[in-house]
Amino acid sequence: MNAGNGLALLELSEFSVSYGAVEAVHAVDLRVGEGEIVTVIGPNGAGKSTLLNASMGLLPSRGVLTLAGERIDRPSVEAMVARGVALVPEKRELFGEMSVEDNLLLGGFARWRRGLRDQASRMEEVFAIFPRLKERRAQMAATLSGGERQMLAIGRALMSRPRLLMLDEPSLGLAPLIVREVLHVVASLRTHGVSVLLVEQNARAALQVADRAYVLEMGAVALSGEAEALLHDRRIIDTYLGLGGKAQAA
Ligand SMILES: Nc1ncnc2c1ncn2[C@@H]1O[C@H](COP(=O)(O)OP(=O)(O)OP(=O)(O)O)[C@@H](O)[C@H]1O
Repeated sequence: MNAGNGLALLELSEFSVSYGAVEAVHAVDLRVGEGEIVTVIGPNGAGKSTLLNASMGLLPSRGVLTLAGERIDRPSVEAMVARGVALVPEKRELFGEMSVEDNLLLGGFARWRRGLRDQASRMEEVFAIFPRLKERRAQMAATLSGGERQMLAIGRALMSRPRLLMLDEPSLGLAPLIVREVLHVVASLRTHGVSVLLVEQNARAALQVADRAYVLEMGAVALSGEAEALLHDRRIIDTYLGLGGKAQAA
């Protein structure tokens, strides 16, 4: 397990996000180390998506965001993409009437504009990570299964060769076996030099693949630590992992 003691890739300090007068994320301190899989779990409305979207520069934030030691003032999507960060949003946002291959090519477009014209070889690397996508390369995205669509959404984000991948609820709407398959691949991304910040309501599945975890409740970090330790923490078991666990029903 990677304890994340190495170089911090992403570091949030006193990071807060508001919608008008309502503060949805409150003074969060969080770090993702090089090669780490870090998950943020918590109940509905805890602020997980808000935290992720603001970290990607999609929402204005307060506090300090540092990427590989560089402080980013007023994080913007352009600044984050340029520094190798990619986000897979909760809604996946694929182009249903386009093939798997064309969806992937669109994911590499930003790199292509920067003159990095190695799309074909990158696509082969993505196919090596998700062989199922290679089999279906000519199929329309709309006709893929839920799990395959999630793989395509992740594959598309990987086309830009990110060093940090942010994922918003990749398990949403997927059967348990498929969730395990998708998250297993997510965990393997560290061997491809990709660190992961994973937002999940499926606490058990997320804790099983992550190195470390943060529990977000009402916009603030209620608990954090090694994922393995949290899996055995009485508070986590009672609230998130028990049969009647609040977040487990989702
Ligand atoms: N565009 C918005 N305008 C105003 N309030 C918002 C907006 N988006 C989210 N919120 C509020 O911010 C809080 C955090 O929402 P967020 O979606 O980040 O939570 P979450 O932990 O991701 O929940 P879920 O797991 O249900 O997606 C909630 O109270 C939500 O109602």
